[in-house]
Amino acid sequence: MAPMTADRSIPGYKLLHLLGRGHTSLVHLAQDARGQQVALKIPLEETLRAQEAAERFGNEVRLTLQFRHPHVVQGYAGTPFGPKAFVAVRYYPEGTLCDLLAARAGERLPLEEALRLLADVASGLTYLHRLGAVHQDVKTQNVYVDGGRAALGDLGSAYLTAQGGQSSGSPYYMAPEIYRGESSSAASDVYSLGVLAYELLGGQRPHQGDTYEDLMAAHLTRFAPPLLRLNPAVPRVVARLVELALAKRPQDRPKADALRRTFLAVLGEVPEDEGPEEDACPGGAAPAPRQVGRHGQSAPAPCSPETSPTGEKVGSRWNPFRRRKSS
Ligand SMILES: Nc1ncnc2c1ncn2[C@@H]1O[C@H](COP(=O)(O)OP(=O)(O)OP(=O)(O)O)[C@@H](O)[C@H]1O
Repeated sequence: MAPMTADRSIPGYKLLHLLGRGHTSLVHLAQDARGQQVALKIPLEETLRAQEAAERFGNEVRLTLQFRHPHVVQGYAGTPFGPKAFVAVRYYPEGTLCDLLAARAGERLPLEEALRLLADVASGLTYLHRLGAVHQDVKTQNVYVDGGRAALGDLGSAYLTAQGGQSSGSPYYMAPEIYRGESSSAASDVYSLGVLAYELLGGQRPHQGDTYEDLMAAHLTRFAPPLLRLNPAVPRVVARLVELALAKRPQDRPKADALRRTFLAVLGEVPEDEGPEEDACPGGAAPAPRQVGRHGQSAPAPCSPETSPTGEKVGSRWNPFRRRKSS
């Protein structure tokens, strides 16, 4: 007799093979009705059963379909809630920036390649901030790469500031104010971008630690070694801005757009204006959501192995409020 498990197929999609498994979902390479390959993210059954996790998935689907930018992973179609919940997004055969770094086995990326990837991530983040969104989980595992270009993905923790959201982050990348249990903001995303930039340019993260507590102490009280000491080839203006992005106080950090402009300038490009908020958001309203519902028109990386004494993976997402409640 067939086992009594729910049918998790998604009408209109042919599942090809498993790309990856996150904490909350399975990601398959799939073919849509037009024969296009997509990454199809399907929540785990336990995700659908837990209200908070199901809401988080629904939030990810809605925001993924709402945003459209060359450096934010594009959503094609999705269903936010229910047994057939899914989101279909652009498939990245090269995987994540975390995979790319792992494949280079500890070698730093060539400077120009690193700056290009960083300019792309900063550009995607600038777009989100202009729309009033906070990403909350900028890290190598959530940046997808393709031919030397990058796009920011995984909007599971993202929220629109006008609607409010719960602060969270990943311990290696999390801003001091999040560790203190304060609200996240565009400035806390900039801090995470600063960690990512430091990691790519310097070859190591600004703060090390095997436990959540070690990392918290480091992010709250210590200053990273000067980036130029790790890599003297980094242009001074970049090193200075990345260090400013790691400022302990949110108000001392530059905007994501300042980082974008600086990365592009040192690549020898005249940075185009990404435009004021109204341009990013035609008519002053949020961009029209793409089809939510049945299929529309048209896969934990190995970089975070450490575990805290509580058994929590320090590389995984962290919600300081939930932690305080349970401890
Ligand atoms: N667009 C994509 N293209 C290629 N591979 C992908 C894509 N999206 C996800 N994957 C693969 O699937 C894995 C799991 O995806 P993801 O991290 O988004 O799942 P998740 O359930 O949201 O994880 P978590 O809840 O831990 O953030 C990724 O690490 C990656 O290997």
